[in-house]
Amino acid sequence: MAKILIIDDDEDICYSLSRLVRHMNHEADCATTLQEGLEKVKSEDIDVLFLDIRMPDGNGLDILPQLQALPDAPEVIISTGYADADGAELAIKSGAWDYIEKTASIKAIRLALSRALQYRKEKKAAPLADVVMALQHENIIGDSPQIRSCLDMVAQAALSDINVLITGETGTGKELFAQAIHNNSARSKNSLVVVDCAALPDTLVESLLFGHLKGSFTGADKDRNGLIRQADGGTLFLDEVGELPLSLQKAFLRVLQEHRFRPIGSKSEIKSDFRLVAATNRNLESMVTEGTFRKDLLYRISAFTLNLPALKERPADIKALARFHSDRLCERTGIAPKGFSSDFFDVLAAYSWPGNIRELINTMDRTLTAARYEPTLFPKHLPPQIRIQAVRQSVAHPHQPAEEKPTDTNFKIFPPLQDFREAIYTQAEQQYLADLMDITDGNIKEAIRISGLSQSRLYTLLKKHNIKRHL
Ligand SMILES: Nc1ncnc2c1ncn2[C@@H]1O[C@H](COP(=O)(O)OP(=O)(O)OP(=O)(O)O)[C@@H](O)[C@H]1O
Repeated sequence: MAKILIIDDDEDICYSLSRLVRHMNHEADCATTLQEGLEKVKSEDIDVLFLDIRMPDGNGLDILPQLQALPDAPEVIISTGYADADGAELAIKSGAWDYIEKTASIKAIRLALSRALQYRKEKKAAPLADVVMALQHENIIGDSPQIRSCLDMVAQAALSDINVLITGETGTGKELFAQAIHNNSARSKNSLVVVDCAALPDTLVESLLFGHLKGSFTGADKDRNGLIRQADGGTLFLDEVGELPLSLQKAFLRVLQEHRFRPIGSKSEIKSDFRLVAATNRNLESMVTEGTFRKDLLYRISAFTLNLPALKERPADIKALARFHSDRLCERTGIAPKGFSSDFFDVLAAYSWPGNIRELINTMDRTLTAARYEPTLFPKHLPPQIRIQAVRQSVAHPHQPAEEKPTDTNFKIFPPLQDFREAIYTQAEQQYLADLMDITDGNIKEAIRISGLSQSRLYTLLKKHNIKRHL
């Protein structure tokens, strides 16, 4: 018998889901706030959680990282009355098992629950936890729930021979994770062949991938094995797979299906037993819609997809990453490891890191150059644009134009009190009006009654803040 917790502020929903759960011979419990639900998950052995999104004390999706961080995290089924595609995507990316609407049929809810329970049972029986423990990932730094769940997936991928697609913004570690999948797989004794599809010269791309025989074209002065052949017995890593020329995608799809291909100039086919890992920072589905990436190839390469989070989505890892790369850079340049002032990490955490970990490494490099002879790193050693973003956040000055040129000294951008007060006031007013329209569902009469504003004043303010009546 499994234990199911329903976190929902609607008592009717709690009642009917509990009935359904008991009908399936499982134990059901309910919590009507996120806080109460979290306490129950921490103190009881919950197998599956039905989690509502709009709760009186917050958004259900926001507690997913906390749930994921628990030692024996339950499987989470998001149940919502306000389904939307972006919310569903976010829920799945944050580790939820499934996403269903409250209006779903009983059959659909039963099915989602049965599947989640079956998965949990198999997960407990499988040695995945041991594999994760034994995983060689000494270069992958981070202990956030997001990275732990990515390492779980690396372990799953390493145990099988399935094609893997790694997605994520630039600099999030796609190549590093591809390497980890290879190193932990049964193919680790053979090569990991890296192909940067963005750097393949148009004229040589086929020859580089498939190889050629001597004399098959001008300049082919000897037989040459292509990269696909070199990956025989190992892993072929296609980086930036979205850049693979459309003209070549069909031929590559065939190679993926058959694991056989014909080098240029050859009459016969040769075999290559490789495992494919591909990576991209582009949206391949949109490319399929635009006609620049083949749908059948996307299906083939994305049998198992690993989404790497952007660094700003896992701020808990910034400190460890900065320390790790700082120590590494110091070792490389032969200087003693640096200490850190406590506010150094606060400034790093306030920055948005559009270039992700690669940008963090470059930043540490620049910082170490600035502090070469000093034993401790302080925020003043950081590049100006990073300190400036932190200062902007701390003064909560939302109307400063984003593209304003960074200056070198923090006090230059510290606003006068009058400006600061006005900015906070405007922000509060805007938030109030947006919430007012939200709770009254755009009903002006009701909004006037609650706010105490006159009709014309309310309209003026809505216009000023560009708030629509129906949100
Ligand atoms: N979790 C991590 N721990 C430590 N270092 C990391 C981590 N993730 C990435 N890095 C480092 O960040 C740098 C960029 O990583 P990588 O090249 O794997 O990113 P990428 O996603 O493949 O980038 P791109 O899309 O631009 O090719 C590398 O030096 C890598 O070692």
